[in-house]
Amino acid sequence: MSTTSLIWIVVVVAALLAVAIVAGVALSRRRRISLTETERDEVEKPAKGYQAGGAITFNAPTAPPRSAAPPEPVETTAPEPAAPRVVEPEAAEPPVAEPPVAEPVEHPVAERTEVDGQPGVGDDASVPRDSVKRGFVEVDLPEEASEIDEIEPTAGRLERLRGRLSRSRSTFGQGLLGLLGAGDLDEDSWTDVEDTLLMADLGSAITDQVVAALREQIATRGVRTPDDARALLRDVLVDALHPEMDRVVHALPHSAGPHGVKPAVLLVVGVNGVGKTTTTGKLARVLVADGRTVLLGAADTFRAAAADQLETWGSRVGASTVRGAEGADPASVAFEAVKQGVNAGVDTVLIDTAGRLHTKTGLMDELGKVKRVVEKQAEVDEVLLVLDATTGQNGLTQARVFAEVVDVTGIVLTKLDGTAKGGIVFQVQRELGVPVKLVGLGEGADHLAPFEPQAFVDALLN
Ligand SMILES: Nc1nc2c(ncn2[C@@H]2O[C@H](COP(=O)(O)OP(=O)(O)OP(=O)(O)O)[C@@H](O)[C@H]2O)c(=O)[nH]1
Repeated sequence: MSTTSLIWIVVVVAALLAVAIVAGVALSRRRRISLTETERDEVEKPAKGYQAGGAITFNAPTAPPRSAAPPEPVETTAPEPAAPRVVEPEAAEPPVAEPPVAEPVEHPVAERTEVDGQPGVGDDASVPRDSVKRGFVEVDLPEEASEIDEIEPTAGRLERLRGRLSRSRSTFGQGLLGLLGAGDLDEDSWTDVEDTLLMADLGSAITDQVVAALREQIATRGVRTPDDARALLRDVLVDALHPEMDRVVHALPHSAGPHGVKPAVLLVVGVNGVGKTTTTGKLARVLVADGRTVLLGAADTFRAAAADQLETWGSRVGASTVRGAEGADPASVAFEAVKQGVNAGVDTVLIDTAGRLHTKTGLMDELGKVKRVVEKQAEVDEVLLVLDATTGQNGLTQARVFAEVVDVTGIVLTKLDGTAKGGIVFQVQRELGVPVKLVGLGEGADHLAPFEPQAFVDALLN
């Protein structure tokens, strides 16, 4: 090749190179023109390091592409421990197109999807960007916030709660049926009948009365079959429970007079722990279930928790509660409750009182005052004495004291589900001459039943 040809080749190659360089520079300039001011700023801004937020997953080295199927549970798809720049606070400014980073949501610790070894910054820091997003976290709401309860119908409750008397049934009813159903009774058998009645807390007077009635009727009616024995025993026991007594709970409002309709007022009395507050709450439920409006008065001011307890019962059935400060005068709380009940036109005001009094004089003073003060505004229609059936003779002693202090109009016998001594029902009526109107058969909200002698005896014998 000649020298001239060589020179031409060099010149052409040099010219081509020059054209290529000029074209490359022009092209790169044109690309930059499409950038916005902000984008430019972004590009030109020096890297500031890691910032918590969506950008972290976007930049994660092992994050699957957006179109990929949702990852398996976090344990298996979590990214490798974060790259060093991830932990630099400002290295990864979120791209302009990304939505603003929301405040991290507070989730219960147990709900966190964190993986060991992952950075604990922000709630989503350890979760791959394409993980299925968590929805609302289910939490248990406090009881107060629950909706108003559905209340079991009151009719036929004693029959439905029959099983709750099972302990009384096995020792009392079944024992007696076994003895009487055996046919002709000798004196030893009659002694066993007596013992069974005494052990069931019928007391000696009622035991004597029942045994005498059984002896007499066996002689006149004759008992040949277990069914005869059952029928006889049923008649005698029902009779001993005085089915003629008035067991209506006087809880309906007084008819309109010159001052309009006045609510019925019920005082619930008894020593502490017998179940006064629980009974007041259960009674409110029964009334509300029967379509009545109820207002509760928390006059047990000795124990703040008692007022809280009553308020909870009230809120569960939609009844308001009037309460005072701890240690406030119970009479003033009772007065206020009745006043508000009258003003609001409710059907019934139920007042839970305190039984925490050491002397009879103190008890007399307090209950007397509560009653007097309430009577300035409305008649007291019922004084329900609550007695704990499991306390046996002790309950009877309490009953006597209360009966001296206030005119008890009805007895509520609680915790009959927890005793084999259902016979206390017989004794307490005899002692006070007032009927058992209601029985408590458990801690459940609907475990309060009207007392019906026939149904009670049937529950004991069947
Ligand atoms: N098994 C059973 N437990 C009951 C019954 N009635 C009430 N109780 C329980 O007896 C305990 C005492 O009940 P409360 O209603 O707090 O008694 P109280 O008389 O108001 O007591 P103080 O407020 O301390 O005066 C609670 O644990 C009740 O759940 C019942 O019929 N059966």
